[in-house]
Amino acid sequence: MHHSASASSLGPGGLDLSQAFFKPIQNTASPSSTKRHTKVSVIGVGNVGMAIAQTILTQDLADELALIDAKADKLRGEMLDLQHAAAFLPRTKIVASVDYAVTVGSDLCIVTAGARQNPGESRLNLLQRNVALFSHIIPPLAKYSPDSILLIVSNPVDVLTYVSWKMSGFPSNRVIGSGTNLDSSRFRFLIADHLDVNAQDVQAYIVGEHGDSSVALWSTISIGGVPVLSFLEKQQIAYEKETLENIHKAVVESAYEVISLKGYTSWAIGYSVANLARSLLRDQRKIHPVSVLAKGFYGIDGGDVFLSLPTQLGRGGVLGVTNIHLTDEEMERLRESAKTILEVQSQLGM
Ligand SMILES: NC(=O)C1=CN([C@@H]2O[C@H](COP(=O)(O)OP(=O)(O)OC[C@H]3O[C@@H](n4cnc5c(N)ncnc54)[C@H](O)[C@@H]3O)[C@@H](O)[C@H]2O)C=CC1
Ligand SMILES: CC(=O)C(=O)O
Repeated sequence: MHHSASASSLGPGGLDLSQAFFKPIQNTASPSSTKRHTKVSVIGVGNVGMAIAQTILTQDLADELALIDAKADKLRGEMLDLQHAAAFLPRTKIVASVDYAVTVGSDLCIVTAGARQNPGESRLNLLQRNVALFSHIIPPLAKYSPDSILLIVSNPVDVLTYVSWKMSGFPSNRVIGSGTNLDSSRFRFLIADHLDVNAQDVQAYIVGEHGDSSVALWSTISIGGVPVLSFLEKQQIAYEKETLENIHKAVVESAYEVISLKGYTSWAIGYSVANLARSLLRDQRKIHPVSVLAKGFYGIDGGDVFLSLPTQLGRGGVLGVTNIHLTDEEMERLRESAKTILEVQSQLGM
């Protein structure tokens, strides 16, 4: 059963009233020849899926938004609640169904369905539960939208991005995990807060696993174009390595803290994923730390592993991976992070 509301079906006896209100202008070009129709599907309408959906709507990123969940009532409720905001939002057709046919022809499929962490639980612990769900989610998405980009958000996101790549049969440039785009925002927030500057002026990357083994690239931090560590060194301003480690520790602890306080995280991941959706759908060619097939980059060669690297995103998905100069310690930590993910992945036998 598909749910959607259409004004044209509201006339007496199902009469199409649109013709009565508007006299069509003849000989105009068909809409398809003037503007591309952009369709986004969001799988899972829990805290995360809905934060993403509402950010995509407010930022006018899609012409059509399809929602999928296993719980039919919750799904219809969420669809209606969003549709009722139509008078305050850019025009977007919103549809919802438990049947994947509703996602047909999507440009971007965002997967947020699945179990989330209990307070204190690690992301990696969710693996078995969520892999089982993905076998019901990824094949139908690939079937109905064979040319789409898959953007995975459910945890553990790096391993589930690998699983989605395998299950979909898509080329790796069209399978992306939201990865450390969120961790990097938390990192930039903490640095900006520490120095009382705007987080948008802070460039700084967290790479590797979206989780406990993530890696802070201290050498990449710059503020308004000034590379911070080399600036401090040139000015002979002393800084404690421990201060840096504590900021990274705070990034890793961020999700645990929010989950222990409110039960889940939602707003920051909503903005993070909408930010990725914009770069992909609008061909922004922006660089984001996201989870991609990392084999062959930065000396990672132990197997097919997805983890976050600074990646250029555009309409074709992954356009390339930035070649940042890493210190020996950063390289070593990144390879350790890859090893952590591969060890978990090896339990899957796929
Ligand atoms: N990558 C990241 O940075 C982040 C990832 N997450 C992850 O996102 C996921 C979702 O988190 P929440 O939205 O808070 O959880 P939630 O429990 O609020 O929502 C999960 C939704 O998935 C649906 N679902 C379950 N099985 C399904 C299936 N087979 N098909 C379709 N829908 C199904 C449920 O009905 C529910 O509506 C979790 O795995 C969480 O760890 C959360 C925050 C950030
Ligand atoms: C839950 C999660 O992965 C996050 O907020 O980082």
